[in-house]
Amino acid sequence: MIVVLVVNYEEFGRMSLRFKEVIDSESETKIPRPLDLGRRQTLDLGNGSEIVYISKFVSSDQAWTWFDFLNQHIPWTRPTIRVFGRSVVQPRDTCYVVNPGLTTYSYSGYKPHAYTWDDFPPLKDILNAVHEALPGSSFNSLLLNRYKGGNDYVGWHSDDEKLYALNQEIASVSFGCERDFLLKKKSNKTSQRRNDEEPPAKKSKKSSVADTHSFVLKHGSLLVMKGYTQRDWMHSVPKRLKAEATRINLTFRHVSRYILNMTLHCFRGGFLTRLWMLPLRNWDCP
Ligand SMILES: O=C(O)CCC(=O)C(=O)O
Ligand SMILES: [Fe+2]
Repeated sequence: MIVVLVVNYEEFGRMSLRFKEVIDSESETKIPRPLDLGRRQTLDLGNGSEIVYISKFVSSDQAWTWFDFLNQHIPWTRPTIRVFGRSVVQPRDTCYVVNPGLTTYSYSGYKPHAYTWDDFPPLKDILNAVHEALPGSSFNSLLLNRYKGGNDYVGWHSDDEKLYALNQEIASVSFGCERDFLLKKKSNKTSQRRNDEEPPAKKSKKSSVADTHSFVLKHGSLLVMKGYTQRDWMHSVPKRLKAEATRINLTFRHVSRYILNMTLHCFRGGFLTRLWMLPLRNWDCP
């Protein structure tokens, strides 16, 4: 039986948000551990963008087992990146995993080493659990982030690089210390580059309440950015000085087939190219 409730959802926000809470009581009994799809909240951002948040995606014990593995065995690096023409040390550790043969990911002048799923077998278990929780999804790459304390953060950005479809779904799994996850609607003039230079509060103008949302991402939770969230919204995990413990976050993504993306990269900018590529931009590959 599916029950739809509209609740005043204050836990996640500085402002009061209206959420639909969907409780699928059947899934609680039928789906085996580690999945717990009993509590799934959706936030409609409008214009085809949506956030889904599952606070207990995996049990706390399972989440700590994965946290310990990732903390110890991932070859974390803290690269130097280019932001607004300056070299800065990225304010968190990172690692990148992708299916062999797909377009290489790069951002802010940094091209991470591409590890494979076979390098870290427990990542396959997490990927399987995400696929089970999100029927129809087919993620083929993963960006890992480790925040070693409240000084580590990710600035305002959207994950709208050309190697992803415009309406790509991103699944974000969190382990360890709880941190705030903020969403802000893009203005027409908003820069779409990553901004790891400063905490968001210093750079951005005040947004209206309807144009900002905030979640507390719990240990073992899953947050999904759906539809046009990357095109129309930015997100960040700001500094929180009281958050002393380590947090690990995994964002599962879907890279579209490499030939299409290589072509897009080669001809980027040409009006005619954009025109004939238009129907292909949202082409989703298995
Ligand atoms: O740590 C998070 O929750 C978000 C990470 C993120 O947005 C990214 O790596 O693109
Ligand atoms: Fe992101």
